[in-house]
Amino acid sequence: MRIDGTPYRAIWLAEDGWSVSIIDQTRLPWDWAVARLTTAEEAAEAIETMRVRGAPLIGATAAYGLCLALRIDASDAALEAAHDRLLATRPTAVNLRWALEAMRERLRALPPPERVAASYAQAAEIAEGEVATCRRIGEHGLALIEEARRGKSGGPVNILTHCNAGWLACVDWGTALAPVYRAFDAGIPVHVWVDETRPRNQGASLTAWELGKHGVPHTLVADNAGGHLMQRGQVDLCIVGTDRTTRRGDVANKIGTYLKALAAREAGVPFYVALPGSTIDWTVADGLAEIPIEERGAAEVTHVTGRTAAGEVATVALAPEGTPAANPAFDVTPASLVTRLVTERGICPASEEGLMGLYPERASA
Ligand SMILES: CSC[C@@H](O)[C@@H](O)C(=O)COP(=O)(O)O
Repeated sequence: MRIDGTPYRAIWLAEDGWSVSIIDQTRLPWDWAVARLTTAEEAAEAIETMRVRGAPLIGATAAYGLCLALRIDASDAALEAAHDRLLATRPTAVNLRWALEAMRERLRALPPPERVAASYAQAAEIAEGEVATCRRIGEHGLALIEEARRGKSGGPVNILTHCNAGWLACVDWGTALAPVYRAFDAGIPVHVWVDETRPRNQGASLTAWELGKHGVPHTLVADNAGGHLMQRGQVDLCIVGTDRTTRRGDVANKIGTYLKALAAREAGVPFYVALPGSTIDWTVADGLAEIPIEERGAAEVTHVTGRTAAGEVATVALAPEGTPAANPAFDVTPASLVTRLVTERGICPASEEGLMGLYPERASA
């Protein structure tokens, strides 16, 4: 997508043809910084520290991380070690495993001297594949925004989103935000309610930033405001992303998503979840019982980072020193609360039948 008119992606191969460029998302929205990854360890650290984050983007970053490992040592042992290190970086988003397994399977079958070139080709394929997938999610999701518009007597279509499921999270386009960009670019009046998304504030820092850079009208709200807005008819639809979707249609997404789905059900607001096929974990059925939920550090809850009036980026404490804090980073929204899933292959009910209808090859697998 565009930043002040210039097209960008969230990850790309550097001009040297081998190192990997990322937008350092821990510096946004205060600083614009492109970081260069030169080793698998740097790629792993970038994922762990959330310089890159968002389900499709961490899959693509891990894929390039394997390429960086193989440049140094293309043996079976090095491939396994890099695979395991990258896989251990974040537990919830299944795209990480999906990308790493796809890479490992193809590379293991090749003699070591052929692995480096093949790995770069495959990582590029994964990144390009996610871009094409997200573009198609946008096309399908656009129909839902058009439908919401037809149901209104006037004014913009008001869309509530949680966390950042835009192009920064997905190489390009985004999952939840792809339909929004499509609609905006097609001249449909849209307005996005952006949940701030405590504790790391991906909504305030990243979604507000990327929507602003593209020119999409939006308003930042405290996480607690969503129910109130839905109750008063100020939200026409919710659309969020997911880090892991079970074959029955349960979705794990950023903490707080479940509460929005509950409020949407009570208020009669459609609650859509947008996802690429790479986010479906066909090996799990019950999201609550089977999806591992990442527990992050307490400091993300007890402290907050922002820019001071003097222009410095600073981290300050919110709670009394020593306050114990828990930080589950994701929650599970059961399929029963999801109005529809929006995928690259079309829109379906959040159910096993719905997903099998779009991915019939999984039914026979
Ligand atoms: C980009 S699609 C869905 C998700 O990856 C997104 O909504 C999300 O929860 C990201 O979490 P994050 O912890 O910022 O990686």
